[in-house]
Amino acid sequence: MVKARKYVFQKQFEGLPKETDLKLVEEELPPIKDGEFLAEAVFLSVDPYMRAYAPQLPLGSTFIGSQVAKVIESKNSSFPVGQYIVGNSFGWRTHTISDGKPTQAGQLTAWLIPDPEGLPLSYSLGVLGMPGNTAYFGFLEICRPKSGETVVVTGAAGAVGSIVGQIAKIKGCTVIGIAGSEEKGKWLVDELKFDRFINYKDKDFEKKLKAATPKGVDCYFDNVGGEISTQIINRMNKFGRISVCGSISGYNDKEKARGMRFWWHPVQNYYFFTFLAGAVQFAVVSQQLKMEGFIVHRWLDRWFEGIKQNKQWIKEGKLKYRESVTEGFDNMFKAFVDMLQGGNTGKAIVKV
Ligand SMILES: NC(=O)C1=CN([C@@H]2O[C@H](COP(=O)(O)OP(=O)(O)OC[C@H]3O[C@@H](n4cnc5c(N)ncnc54)[C@H](OP(=O)(O)O)[C@@H]3O)[C@@H](O)[C@H]2O)C=CC1
Ligand SMILES: C/C=C/C(C)=O
Repeated sequence: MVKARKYVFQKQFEGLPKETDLKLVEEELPPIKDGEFLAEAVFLSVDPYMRAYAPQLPLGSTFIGSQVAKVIESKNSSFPVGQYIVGNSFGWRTHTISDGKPTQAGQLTAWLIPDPEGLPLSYSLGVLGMPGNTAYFGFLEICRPKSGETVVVTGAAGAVGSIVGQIAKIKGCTVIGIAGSEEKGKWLVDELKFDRFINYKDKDFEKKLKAATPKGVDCYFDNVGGEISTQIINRMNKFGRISVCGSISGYNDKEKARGMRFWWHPVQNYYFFTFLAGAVQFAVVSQQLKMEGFIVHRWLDRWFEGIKQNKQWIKEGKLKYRESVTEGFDNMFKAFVDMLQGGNTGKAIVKV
């Protein structure tokens, strides 16, 4: 008998998640049946979507998440013993029995990790997995960047943002990264070769944004939403494109923001006070912007194209990648909350 440990969702989050909202429990797993396999977690991912989607998660269920796992027993020839897999919907648990079939909604539950070619297996939860594909498809397909354009990315030192900025550099753009500490900014500029960095916590953010974008902004990859995004969208050039990826600045809010704020909008050296049009809408209309939200699974049919290209760029030295690794399954919650508060640079990972 194998004993699995798992985190059960006990109490709906209010504001920043509390440790008592989840409960770490042990369960005995039954023997596997024909068509099934048993996998043991090696690396687990902590991601912002876990906070964003928690309100839709039934209490009593295993907390959501992906992992890299090793197949340790198998009665399914597609998942042989010894293979490493991505357990896409396994959740926060040490051992999982699966049949590997897609969910009713068509989502893949598990897949074999393509040859990592010497790269760490944990990359399958980051640059060679969901966040890497979020950057690859969400930026290229929605922003459609052109060489010479100015790109702004928020959440720039995180799993998705750090890749978006580097892809924008590969495409010949000028890149301004926005993140929450000077140390992160140094990494973005010195190592990832972003052109400029602005700390969104800086009281002079608006002034610095203006100085950093003398030609305006053509593409904005939005990971954070809120006031910072409003300011960036109001710097955009005619026919600019906004890829709305996430809005982490609001995920822990107890009350969701509603309504519009007033904003001064610069148009050809004039300022209009946008009493009626609202903060973002006026910029979208007057600059004829395209703003599109997406969920990365839209590109499930091209999933391995993104992984292959990102791997290629890493091998060519064009894409640098970093992880913030927390040791121990017992520290899952700590790693999760730490990531929500900006403790990670690059991808936040837990090593069992
Ligand atoms: N649409 C889709 O399919 C997908 C969307 N996403 C979204 O992409 C975004 C980035 O995800 P991911 O790269 O995995 O996470 P990150 O690795 O970027 O980690 C989260 C980061 O968010 C930043 N942050 C926290 N609070 C705030 C705040 N109030 N304002 C601005 N930044 C904040 C922190 O960095 P800092 O120190 O800079 O504050 C923290 O490190 C999220 O919004 C996520 O929901 C992710 C995957 C798929
Ligand atoms: C698939 C991930 C979605 C968000 C909002 O993070």
